[in-house]
Amino acid sequence: MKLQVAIDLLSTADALALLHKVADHVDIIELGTPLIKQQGLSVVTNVKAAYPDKLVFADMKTMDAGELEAELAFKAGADIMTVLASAADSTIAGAVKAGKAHGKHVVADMIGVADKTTRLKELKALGVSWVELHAGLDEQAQAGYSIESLLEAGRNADVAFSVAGGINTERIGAVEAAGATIAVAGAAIYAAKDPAEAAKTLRARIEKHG
Ligand SMILES: O=C(CO)[C@H](O)[C@H](O)COP(=O)(O)O
Repeated sequence: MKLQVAIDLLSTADALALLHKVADHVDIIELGTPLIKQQGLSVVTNVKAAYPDKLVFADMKTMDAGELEAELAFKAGADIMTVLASAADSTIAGAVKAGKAHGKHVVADMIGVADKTTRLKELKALGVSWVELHAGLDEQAQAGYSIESLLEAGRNADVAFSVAGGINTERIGAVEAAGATIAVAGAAIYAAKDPAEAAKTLRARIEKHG
């Protein structure tokens, strides 16, 4: 299983400072939606220039104009961009079309999708590279939040999937056991006292499980 760091900071300088500490321990660098909204797509270009050998993931959360927004992300240097799974099929198909044209990946973010089983089948047919089973920051803040419903959807999925939603050292083993190909960790790394140590520990948990 690969490790993806989600950077939900608000400046390119802070993102680069974090990456200086953690990049060696992660496979995929995600530039979060608030970061892209604050800095524009230049943050994608700057991070890709600094880390050309890493996969750079632009969390666009595109809801409309799929082909156009995917084009913008890929032209800025992204290797992977996200479209919302709840968008119209034509939006997702447009993003996938741009992904194919650029030889890059489009990921469908399942945030807020109630009927996960049905949508996962449809997304597979639409040709996304993988789906992200995701509980967003607001959902995580609700009392009684559990990652279990994401893992359950993953166990029953017939499509490659990543998981995002408060992954930390306690939860990452269960994410891997559910069959995820990528674990996405945001706050567990960027908000840690020692982000390098946090990323290293998450990586070690993955390697321990094989
Ligand atoms: O996309 C996001 C929020 O919409 C986050 O980047 C994602 O949830 C991962 O961060 P965390 O591990 O803190 O949940």
